[in-house]
Formats: sequence, structure tokens, C-alpha cells
Amino acid sequence: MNQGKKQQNLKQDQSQEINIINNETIPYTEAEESDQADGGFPQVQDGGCAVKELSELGWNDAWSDTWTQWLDGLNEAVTRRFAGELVPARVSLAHKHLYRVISADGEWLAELSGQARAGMLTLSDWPCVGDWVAIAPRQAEGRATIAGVLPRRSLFARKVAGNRRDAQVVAANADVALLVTAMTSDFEPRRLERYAALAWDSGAMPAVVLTKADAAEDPAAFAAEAMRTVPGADVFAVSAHTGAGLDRLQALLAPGTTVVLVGSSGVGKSTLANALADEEHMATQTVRESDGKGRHTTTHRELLPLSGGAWLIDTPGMREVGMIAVDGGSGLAHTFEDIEALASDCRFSNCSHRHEPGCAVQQAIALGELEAERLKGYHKLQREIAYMRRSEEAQLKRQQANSVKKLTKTFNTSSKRR
Ligand SMILES: Nc1nc2c(ncn2[C@@H]2O[C@H](COP(=O)(O)OP(=O)(O)OP(=O)(O)O)[C@@H](O)[C@H]2O)c(=O)[nH]1
Ligand SMILES: [Zn+2]
Repeated sequence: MNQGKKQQNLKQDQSQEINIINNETIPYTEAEESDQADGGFPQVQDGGCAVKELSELGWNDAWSDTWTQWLDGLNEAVTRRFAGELVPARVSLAHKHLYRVISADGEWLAELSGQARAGMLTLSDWPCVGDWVAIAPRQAEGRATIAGVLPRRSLFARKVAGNRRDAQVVAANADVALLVTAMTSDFEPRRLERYAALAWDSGAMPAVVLTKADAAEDPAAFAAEAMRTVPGADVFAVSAHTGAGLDRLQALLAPGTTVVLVGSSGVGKSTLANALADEEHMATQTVRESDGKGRHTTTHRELLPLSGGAWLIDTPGMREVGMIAVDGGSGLAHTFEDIEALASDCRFSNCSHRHEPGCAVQQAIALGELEAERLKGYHKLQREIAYMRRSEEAQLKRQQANSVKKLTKTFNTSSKRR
């Protein structure tokens, strides 16, 4: 799919306030205009982002099975309402309650059916970029109705610790999470551990990308350290500037694979994305020249095609994902498999691996089998998770207290009126 050029042109056409969907020109509707008033309408992603086959978007036998099961589970009213009209589509852009979705027939502007809306009980139920949804196209209008969201394979959320259901999902169904870190003084094994834990928790497969190979004296040493830090993950040393190592990385990103980039600011995520996309897809902060206002373009929430046929989810929320702590469940255990394995030999089952007698972890450190720094990283992440849990609980309590207060006030006011 080589539509990058077209996409660029479309982006520059924004000031004309048109959307091109399914090759038709459709003026903004009221809903879009009001969205635009508070923050700008999402950029037109790609006029004819038509895929020849759904598999290009990552659809496969497993998704087909999920689809069948999902349809079977629909209640009678929904089945009757959409009688045979539902087709799968993938969300390429989420903007408040308006979505862009790509189906085998092309790209649609879509909104949730009232019934689907009513079923959105928590923030995480709402569709987000990467989601597979069931749509009923409304051919005449060139719009579509979203009847529901298929169960997700993986998800990245803004707030993962504690109550996952209340997290805002910022990327769904990523297959691969590229943990991006530069081979400079920025390189921080402890941070990499945190990203790895986050990725394992998300359900996506982590792989490490070490950037700025051209500026590193000994890329192999960084790679070795990364392999020790994230056991079991593929490690790629690349330079977006010279192109070194990109081929090997491209091979991981098979057609239909969905990938996200996780990493701190300045490590080269945008540059890498550009190199993989072969186009300047990521010009998120270009100034709008066309209307002379010099206003920044809206930030994206997008599913971007990469040159090898894979897709990159780049949402503003993804940038925050790396900042937060993780669930503290399987992700932590997975990342620190070595420590967890040693821990099973500790004398006490609740050993904290600090001062307890018979601690197998401390013993391994004494024998030089485990780096003390790694245990420090483990403890630090544990502490952060505990801290997040506590602050979330406190926040929840405050919210509850506030709503009780509000209710009481409403009650008092209305009883005074009576
Ligand atoms: N030498 C070298 N510099 C690079 C490479 N890739 C990126 N950089 C530089 O690193 C700086 C940061 O790159 P970005 O791609 O903006 O980093 P980012 O991770 O997207 O940063 P945020 O947008 O803040 O999250 C820029 O000055 C790039 O030119 C590389 O392969 N080699
Ligand atoms: Zn121990």
C-alpha cells in the first residue's frame, strides 16, 4: 500500500474542510464541526485507504473465529436491527464519539449505535485506535454505524495499575511493542525493564530497538546489555539516519502486523517511525500554513501504514503510556523471570529479598550470578506500583465522598423546595 504521498497531500488539504471518504467528497457535518471547535477535527487520514483484503489490516482466522462468536453472542434485538448487514472494520482514528474505520470496502466515518453506547459502561469499553469493530455501512450517507467492539487481544492504556477497567485505552490489538531506547547516555536498563513489564502486561510481544547506532561506539555492548535486561525479547540495533539494522527490524514487522512504539522522549521514536513508514507520516507538529494562522495541526490518533505492510499505532496517549507504572501482576513477573525463579528457593515464601535469612536472591548476588542493580530495579518498580495503587484508592475514596456530598446537596435542595 503506497499511499503515503496521497496522504501527505490530503493533510495539506485540511483547510478546505472536506473529508474524502470512499472517494466521495463529504462536507463536515454538525457533529464534526462541533468537534472541530474544541480541538480540531482529526486529520483526514487517507482518502481511499481501501484495503483489498481485510488480512492487510491484520484480519486472520483467529479474528474470524472471534467475529463468529461475537455475532452469536449478540442479543436478538441487535441481530434483528442489523440483520446481516454487519461487517468487520478497524478503527484508524478515534475522536471523541466519532471514528474513522477501514473495512474491506474503504474508509468510513462512523459513530456508535445508541444501543452500543448504552453498553459502554467504563472508559475502556469505548472503541479506540486498533480496535476491530462491527459496522453497518449506511451507503447512501457514506457513513457507518458501529454496533460493537470485538474483544481485544492486547491493549495499552493511560492508567494500567489498579482498576484496569477504568483505564483509557489508547491502543488496541497491537501485536508487537517496540521498546525504543537510544544507545547513548540515555540508555537505562531500569527504564527498559519498566517498558518490558508494561509490554508484557499489555498482551503485545516486546522487542527492543536500540536507536542511534551511528552515534554509538560499541552497539554490540548495548545489545548484550539489552538482552540481559529483557530476556527472551529480540533486540535490534538500528540507525534511522544511516538505515543500518532497519532491514532486520522490517522482517519482524510482517504484513498485517500492528506495532506500537514505547520509549521516552528524544530516543528517536518519530525518526524511526518515519524511517519505517518511508514517508513523513509523523509530522505531528507541522504548522498549518494554508490558513496562515500558524496553528499547530491537531495531534493524531492514527493507524499508520508502514512500508512493509505492517501498521503503526501512533496516538498521543501512547506517549504517556511509558510514563506510568504497570499492573504489577504478570508483567513484573515476566520481566524479572530470573528473580522470580530464584525467589522460589528463598526460605520464606513472602521473602522481600532484602535482609531475610536464607534468601536465594541475595545469595545469587553474593555469588555474582545476579546484578544487585537488577534487584534494585525490581524493588523500585514494586514500590511504584504500590504507590500508584494507594493513590488510586485515595482518589476513588475522594470521588465517592464527593458524589455522596453532591447527592446530599441535591437531596437537601429538593426537599427545601418541597
Ligand atoms: N545520530 C542519530 N540521531 C538520531 C537518530 N534517530 C533520531 N535521532 C535524533 O534524536 C532526536 C530525537 O528524535 P525523535 O525522533 O524526535 O525522538 P522521539 O522519541 O520521537 O521524541 P519525542 O517526540 O519527544 O517522544 C532528533 O534530534 C533526531 O534527529 C539516529 O538514528 N541517529
Ligand atoms: Zn529472598
